[in-house]
Amino acid sequence: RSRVSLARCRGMASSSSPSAAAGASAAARVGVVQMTSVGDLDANYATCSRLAKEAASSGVKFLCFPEVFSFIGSKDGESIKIAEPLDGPIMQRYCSLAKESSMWLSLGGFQEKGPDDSHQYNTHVLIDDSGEIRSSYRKIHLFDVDVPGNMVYKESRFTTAGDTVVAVDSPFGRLGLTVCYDLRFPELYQCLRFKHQAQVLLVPSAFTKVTGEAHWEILLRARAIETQCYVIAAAQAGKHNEKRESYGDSIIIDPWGTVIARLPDRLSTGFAVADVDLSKVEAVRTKMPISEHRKFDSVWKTSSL
Ligand SMILES: O=C(O)CNC(=O)[C@H](CS)NC(=O)CCC(=O)C(=O)O
Repeated sequence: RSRVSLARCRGMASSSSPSAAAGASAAARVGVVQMTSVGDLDANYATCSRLAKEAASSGVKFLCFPEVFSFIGSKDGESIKIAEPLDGPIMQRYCSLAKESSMWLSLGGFQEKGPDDSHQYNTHVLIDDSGEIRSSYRKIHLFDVDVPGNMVYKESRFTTAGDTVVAVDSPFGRLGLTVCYDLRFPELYQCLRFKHQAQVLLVPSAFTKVTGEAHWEILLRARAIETQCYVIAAAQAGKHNEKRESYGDSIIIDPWGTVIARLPDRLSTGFAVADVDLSKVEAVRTKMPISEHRKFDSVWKTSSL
C-alpha cells in the first residue's frame, strides 16, 4: 500500500544508489487515528482503547491520536478544570493502554496542568510500548484566530505557549513533535529537520472545518516535501458539540510528498495504516540533497531591507 516509487527519483541526474542507508531499520507499521472527541473523559478513553486494540491486532507498532483526544470542552474554560500533570491519572490510563497493546502512542493535545490555575499547556505526549512517557512537547503557536464564518478562537486565554522544540528517537525514526496550528509555521519544521535531524513529523490536530478544507492537505504535503520527512497527521473529525466541528482527513505522507494513507472527512472514527520505511527517507535525501543546498543562514544575514 505504501511503497513509494523510487523510479520517480531515478530520472534525475545522479549516480548514487537509492538503496537503504546503513542502519535504517525495516519498515514499521504505523497507524493514524481519526475520532470525534467529546466532553467526557471516559467515553473518549473507551474510543481510544478500542482503536488501539484493533490497531495492535492489525500489526500497528505506533499509533497516533489527534489533538484533544482525551477531552474537548463545550464551554470556555472547561478543560482547565480537568487539566492534570503528566503523571496524573488521565495520562496513567493511556500509559497502561500503550503497555497493554505493546504499541508506542503519540497523544497530541493533552490538557497538561499549566503554570497557574487559569492556564494549561497544550501538550503532545509520546509513550513507548512499555508504557513510559518518552517525551513531551508543549504547543508553541497558539490559535488566536478569527476564522472566516464568525468563529473566533483565542487559545491563549487558557493556554500558555511552550518554547522548546522537541525531537526524539524511536524505532520508527527520529520523531519531530508538533501540534495543529504549528503546521502553519514552516520554520519549526525546518528546525526539526535541519537542526534536530527529524525523519518523521507528527502533527496531531483539531483543524476547523473552514480552514481545513482550504489548507490542511497542502500544508501537510508541503511540510513533507520541504523537509523530506514522513508526516503523520491525526485529525479530529465531525461535530463535538453544538458549537464545534472539526475537519477530518487524517493522513500519512511519505518523504516524497505522496499520500500513503488517509481517512476521509466524512468518516468520524477509525484508523488508517502505512509502513514507515526509513530507507525511503535516506533515498529521497540522497537524490535531492537539499540540506547541502541551503543558503538561508547566510542570505538572511546579508540581505538588506
Ligand atoms: O482548544 C482546544 O480544545 C484544543 N485546541 C485546539 O483545538 C486548537 C486551538 S483552538 N486548534 C487549532 O490550533 C486549530 C488550527 C486550525 O484550524 C488552523 O490552523 O487552521
